[in-house]
Amino acid sequence: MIYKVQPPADLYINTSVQLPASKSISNRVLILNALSKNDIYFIENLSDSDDTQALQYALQSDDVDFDIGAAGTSMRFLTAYLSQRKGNWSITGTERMKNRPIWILTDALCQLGAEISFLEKKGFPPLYIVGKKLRGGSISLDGGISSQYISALMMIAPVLEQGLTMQLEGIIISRPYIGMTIRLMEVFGIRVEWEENIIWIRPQLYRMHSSFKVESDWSAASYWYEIIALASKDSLIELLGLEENSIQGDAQGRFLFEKLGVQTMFDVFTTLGERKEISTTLSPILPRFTGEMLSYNFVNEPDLVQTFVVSCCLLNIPFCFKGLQSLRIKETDRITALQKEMRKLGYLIRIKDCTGDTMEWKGERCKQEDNPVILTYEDHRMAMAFAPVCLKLKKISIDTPEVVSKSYPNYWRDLEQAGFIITNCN
Ligand SMILES: O=C(O)C1=C[C@@H](OP(=O)(O)O)[C@@H](O)[C@H](O)C1
Ligand SMILES: C=C(OP(=O)(O)O)C(=O)O
Repeated sequence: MIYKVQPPADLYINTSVQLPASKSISNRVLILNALSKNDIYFIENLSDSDDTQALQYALQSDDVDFDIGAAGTSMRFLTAYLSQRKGNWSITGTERMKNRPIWILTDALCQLGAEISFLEKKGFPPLYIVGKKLRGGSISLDGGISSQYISALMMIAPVLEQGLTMQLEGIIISRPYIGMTIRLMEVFGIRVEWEENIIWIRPQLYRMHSSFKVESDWSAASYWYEIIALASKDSLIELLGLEENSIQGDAQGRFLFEKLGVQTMFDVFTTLGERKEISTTLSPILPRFTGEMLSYNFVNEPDLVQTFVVSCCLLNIPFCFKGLQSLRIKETDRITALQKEMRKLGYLIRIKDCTGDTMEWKGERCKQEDNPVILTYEDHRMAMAFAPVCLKLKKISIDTPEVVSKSYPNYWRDLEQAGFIITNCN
């Protein structure tokens, strides 16, 4: 399927969006809830994303063989969870999932007493797991490949016989996601200690919690920030359910968006029944970034890179973005995908040779394709970051638009409600 996306008349947007719930928070709460052996737990506003649904199904079903689809976080969290749960289990996923490394996690789990084997390629899913009570103990782990391994281990740590002491080697990427895991474990009554590169978790009992409300997703919000940055200057977007003091690292994106001419205002109001609603209003501000080159290190917010690369090019803001080392092993190799698709739009982005984890755009242009069709490479964030391009190019075609269901199933519906015209070209 291909969607042709066209902007609203006059590029003017005035809309209110009920954002999807955070899939990172939802996935953690599902695992923490399962570890609390809590059947009647009520999770309000659980994410309706494919990734969360796949995890929820796996945790609730009587099956022993699971297909987790394209959900990286769910794959890693479930691997750790099933390792300590009695039974014989297998987990597989999409072809891409079979090429996303997991050996750092499985090696660590095996050192803690787990029994895991690779059913196809060594170091990658699918996995076969003989689940049992795990010993726990002390391990060291590379902190520079994916924080998801660290979060997965942390969540099972309290139920290990000896608890867990984890020494993180090298640079620690995606740190706010480790912080999010700690904050949510605290909600479930667990104390975690983290000093410099060492994390300690004693054996402890997860405490049942009667209810929990999931915040809206700050990564999903970034596409609406991009829309305000590219739309006409009197536009206004209200986003519902975002926390100002969020446990999501991607909430930091709003400060960088100020440089791209977007201001954020928070308001809390109460609706019928005294339910608290949080409203975040985005509006354009001047001046934008006026320096020579916008520099930023995305090591803590890897999921925002596509949004900012596309926004900066279309706003003609040269940039140097660092800290992109994890992007090559996400839903697709996001560095290559961005470079290829931006080239179709006439933007030449350079990858710094020595490390391959820095993207730079110095304003270099090439000929734009006449009717560019943006490929999404099974990556929801490619589709969502490129759709707003139509605000500058009058229209854009997005291949396989249904990928958005990985984190934001209602993205196209919400764009239509905001006045975008979406035509299915098949
Ligand atoms: O723990 C999480 O919920 C996530 C951690 C990040 O992955 P890495 O730690 O692999 O960068 C992020 O990209 C992903 O979307 C969600
Ligand atoms: C990287 C992502 O997800 P995951 O690693 O959980 O597949 C993402 O949502 O951008």
